[in-house]
Amino acid sequence: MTNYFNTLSLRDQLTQLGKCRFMDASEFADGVTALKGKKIVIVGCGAQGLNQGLNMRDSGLDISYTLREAAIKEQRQSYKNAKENNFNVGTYEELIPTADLVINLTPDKQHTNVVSTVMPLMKKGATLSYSHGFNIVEEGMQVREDLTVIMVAPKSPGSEVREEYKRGFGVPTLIAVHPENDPEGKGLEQAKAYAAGTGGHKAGVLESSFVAEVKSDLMGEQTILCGLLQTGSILSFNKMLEKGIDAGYASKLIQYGWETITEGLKYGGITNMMDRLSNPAKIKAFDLAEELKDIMRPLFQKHMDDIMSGHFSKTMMEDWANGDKNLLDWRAATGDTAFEKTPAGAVEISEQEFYDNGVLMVAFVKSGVELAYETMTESGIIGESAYYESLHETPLIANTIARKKLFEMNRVISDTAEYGCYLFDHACKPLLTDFMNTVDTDIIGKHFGEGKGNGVDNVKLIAVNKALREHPVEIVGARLRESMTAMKPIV
Ligand SMILES: NC(=O)C1=CN([C@@H]2O[C@H](COP(=O)(O)OP(=O)(O)OC[C@H]3O[C@@H](n4cnc5c(N)ncnc54)[C@H](OP(=O)(O)O)[C@@H]3O)[C@@H](O)[C@H]2O)C=CC1
Ligand SMILES: CC[C@](O)(C(C)=O)C(=O)O
Ligand SMILES: [Mg+2]
Ligand SMILES: [Mg+2]
Repeated sequence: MTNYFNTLSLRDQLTQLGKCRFMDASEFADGVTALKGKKIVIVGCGAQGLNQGLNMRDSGLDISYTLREAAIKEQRQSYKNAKENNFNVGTYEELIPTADLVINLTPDKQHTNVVSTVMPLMKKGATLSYSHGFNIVEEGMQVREDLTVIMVAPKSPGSEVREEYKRGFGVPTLIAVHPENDPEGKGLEQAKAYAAGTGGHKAGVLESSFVAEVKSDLMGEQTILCGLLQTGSILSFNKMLEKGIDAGYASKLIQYGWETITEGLKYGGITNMMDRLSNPAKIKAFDLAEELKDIMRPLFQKHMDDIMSGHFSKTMMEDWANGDKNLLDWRAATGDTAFEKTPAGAVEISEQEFYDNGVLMVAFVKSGVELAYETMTESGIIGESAYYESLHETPLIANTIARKKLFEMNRVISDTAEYGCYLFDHACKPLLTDFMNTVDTDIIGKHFGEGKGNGVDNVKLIAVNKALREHPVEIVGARLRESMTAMKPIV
């Protein structure tokens, strides 16, 4: 198998990368109708499998799970996930031949093996779906000609796919039909119904391509979504300990701080998150973010270049072949950090204090969201997709850190995202050494400018406010948030 993206002509590469149409709410007027009464079988019952299945069942669809035999026999966690939620569970042989739609929600690493095993059992004219296009785009999986191949990719961890649905909202979702596999022309209607079943249509759906989803998803998860939140957590915590801040306080500020400050981001973009700071703190955060952007821009660009060229997927697949050595070493090293090992203290931290005492964290978020957005759009990814993949998803990842720190984030995200997160983190921390040497507790751990008054230079403040509001991520975001009328506060 060869990298599908690399087999395309430059013209086709650009066309598929640029495929992105924001779908109007009226296009979902038929809800789940195209899948109503159809037999839907999900392969795997992990982070996405369980939560998508719960949403789709609640939306009136017929969902069963198929698991590999050993998982059923040994009653592994995936079996318990399905059974405890009263789903029908069966072997591939029992369920795949009955399915109109087979949804592959196993880890990307297993896709070639899983798809090669289930494909011969699928009935003629059935549909195969993915929630991430790695197998099709990076591995070049060839699917039987009579089968329709679609993608419904929630831009969110599985846990939040469920939580947002229960709140009456959803998570932004990219849908696509593989151009090589749409023999009956039914792929788009089915993908729309599937996205409606998960609640994605309430947050925003983009009609996209497998290629655009893969290249943007890998970039988002490696940089702002997971990589930079990990780097920012570890460096900020270590700095506070070095400067004598109480360890329990420092642990709590970081663990819950990302969730709190990015709630402001989700509601009103970077502008609102920054507006939550005092004027002097806003100017400080702006300057810090500019400095961080200058330092990290080459690293963001390297990640994007390696994703586009296929170098990233090639090296990750080498790690798969090497028994996941890098992934497992990096996972152990993360578990060993002082931040992970220090429990959050009992001290109360008010919502506003997370902003006032976390100016550095605000700067990390601003720099990471803007850099991810800029790097993606410079590379041909459309603004709406880059917005979902950077700004909107950051709070959804931050929710997982609030639960059980980096362990929980890395457990809930895909293995692919976890690998990319560590890859970025290990390159980013050394890059930030000189910058972190300049950091003191005024920007992390203590109230910025406490007792110094609120005075600022008018000209500087006007320039900062203008730059914030005019960044392209803010302009696209303001438009996309207009349709997010069902969004509910969580902090
Ligand atoms: N994690 C997330 O939040 C997101 C994931 N995605 C995508 O969704 C897909 C699923 O990822 P994710 O939910 O993280 O996966 P998980 O690792 O959470 O789920 C794994 C499931 O697959 C089963 N499985 C593992 N290996 C095999 C195998 N060889 N054969 C059959 N079944 C197997 C497991 O069952 P058992 O081992 O018990 O047999 C388990 O039920 C991926 O394509 C990912 O990129 C997209 C968006 C976000
Ligand atoms: C951010 C990581 C992700 O792409 C996701 C939750 O959207 C994943 O692969 O887990
Ligand atoms: Mg993703
Ligand atoms: Mg991903």
